[in-house]
Order: sequence, then C-alpha cells, then structure tokens
Amino acid sequence: MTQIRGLGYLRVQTRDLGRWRELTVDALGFAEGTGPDPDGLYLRMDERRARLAVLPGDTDRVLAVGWEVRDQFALAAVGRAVEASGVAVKVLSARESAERGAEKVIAFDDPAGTPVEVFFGPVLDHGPLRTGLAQAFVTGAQGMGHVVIPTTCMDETVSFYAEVLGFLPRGAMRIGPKAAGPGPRIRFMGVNRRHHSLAVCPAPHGEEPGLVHLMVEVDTLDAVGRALDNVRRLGFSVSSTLGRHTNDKMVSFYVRAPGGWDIEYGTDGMLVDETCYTAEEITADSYWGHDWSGSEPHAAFTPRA
Ligand SMILES: Cc1ccc(O)c(O)c1CC[C@@H]1C(=O)CC[C@]2(C)C(=O)CC[C@@H]12
Ligand SMILES: [Fe+2]
Repeated sequence: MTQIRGLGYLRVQTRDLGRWRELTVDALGFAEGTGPDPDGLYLRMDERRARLAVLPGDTDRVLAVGWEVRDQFALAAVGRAVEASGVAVKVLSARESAERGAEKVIAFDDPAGTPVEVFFGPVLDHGPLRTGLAQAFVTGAQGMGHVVIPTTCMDETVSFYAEVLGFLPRGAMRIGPKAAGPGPRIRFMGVNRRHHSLAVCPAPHGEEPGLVHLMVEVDTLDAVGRALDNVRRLGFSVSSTLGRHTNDKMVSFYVRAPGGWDIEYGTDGMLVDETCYTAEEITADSYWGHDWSGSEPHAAFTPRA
C-alpha cells in the first residue's frame, strides 16, 4: 500500500539564479513567492508556499526531491519502511522543516544517490497566485508533476521505489539506438492518477545534476504555446520540440534549465484508472513531435573524461 500521495516539492541549487528566474518566472509563468533565504527563488504553482525552490550555491544540482504523505502517521510508517530496508533516515530539525514549508520532513538517499525527502503538513500561502501566462498549474491530487532521475543501478532503484516506498509501476520503454539491439528500459511509476510521478532512467553515471527532468503541467495548450514562444525569445535551448507522449498522452516541450537538465512543460495529461490499469510497454516516446535532435548533451548521459 502506497503511503506517498504525490510529488510535493523540488529543491535545486544553482550558480545562476538570475537565469533561473528568467526561465521560470518570465518564460514559464511560475509565480514568485518568498521564503527563508532572501537570495533564494521560491516558485509557486498553487496554494503551496513553494513547489520549486531554487537556492544559490557553487554547483548546479538537485538538493531534494520531496514526496508528500497524508499525515504524521503515514510519515512515521514510511520512515520505518526505509529504515527496515537498511537505508539511514535523517529526521530534519524544526527549522529545516520550516525552511521547506512543511510540518515534518525525513531525508534519505535512494539507491541512485538521489537526495529524497518525505514530508507531511505543507504550509499554505493564501495570497493570490499571479501566474505569468494566465495559466493554472495542474497539481492537487496529481501532485506537482513528475521527475525523471538517472540511475546506474536500475533494478535496485526500481525495487526501492516499488517495494519500500510503494510506488506503482506504470509501464516502460526501451531506450538507446534501435540499431544497437534491444536497449535497457526507462521505467515509469505512479502514486496517484497522474500517469507517472517518477521515471527511473538507466544512465552511465548518476551524479550531478542528479535529475533528467522535472515535468509541470498547465491547463491549456495556449499556455504551453506561449511558454514555448517565451523560452525561444529569451534564448533558452529547446531540448525537445512540442509533441504528444504515447503513455501519459501529454502534449509537451522540454527546455534546458541552467545546470544541464530539462523542464518539461505540458498539458492534457491522462488520468489513470487504477482499478483496470496494467503496466504496458510503449515502443515510441511520442505519437508526433518531440524532436530531440537539437538537444544539448545532458550531463547524466555524457561519458566523463
Ligand atoms: C517517453 C516519455 C514518456 C513520458 C514522459 O513524460 C517522458 O518524459 C518521456 C521521455 C523520457 C526520456 C527522457 O526524459 C530523457 C531522454 C529520453 C531517454 C529520450 O531520448 C527518449 C525518451 C526520453
Ligand atoms: Fe517526462
């Protein structure tokens, strides 16, 4: 039984906060909020204080992928399950939890090395949400969106999320050049009606930045189109053109964020009916579009010297 309700927040560190603000606020229409670090960029998508926190630092990396549970008892159960699996769990201090806009937070690393946090009791901001494209973000019961994480130990990582954290497999796709024969699979996993809140992607190395992409969903195709115009106008690199995915039916594009990973910006994602869903293997990433040929190399997939 899964305790995790959805992707709650993402915290990242960057060397280039100015460029992050241009991308998220000016181009993608996130609403800027406030938070404990006066130099931090706190981005609102809904009534939460900050779904995406971008903090200044001397490297670009993911600080925490934050998963949400219903209440303090669910949080305790997750903590026990993670401990029982042999992974050390840290309970964050009241100050650290407040920094994240949550009542209580636990932290641990997944087998891929991703810094994971699980929390309950998000703190709300009831001020008006002024999004930049007149769009609404699709969050609520579907959570903030999805993340794709790179891993060098696929089986361990997938089994940790499924068997320890209770994520449900939501299908797979083989990746890599077709000419090279059947490649390894990227695996999609869900915890709510969003098709996937997490995808686990085999990669040659899984260190910084520690993320392949973050997907956020908006309510209209017009907002996606306007965002695409904006990122081009502001000189951001479009990693993938607009397209429609075959598994979650999302129409999206991908833009390269400072730090070397992507933000996927989409609309029209499907809702899974868990009473009849079975995990399927897709054989194409998209029905149309999603041309990745203009993509700058992603750090996780680039062999190191
Ligand atoms: C295939 C797919 C379905 C739904 C999604 O939300 C989604 O992001 C994807 C694409 C996942 C994947 C990726 O993010 C990194 C680059 C990948 C491996 C490709 O080169 C094709 C599929 C891509
Ligand atoms: Fe995605």
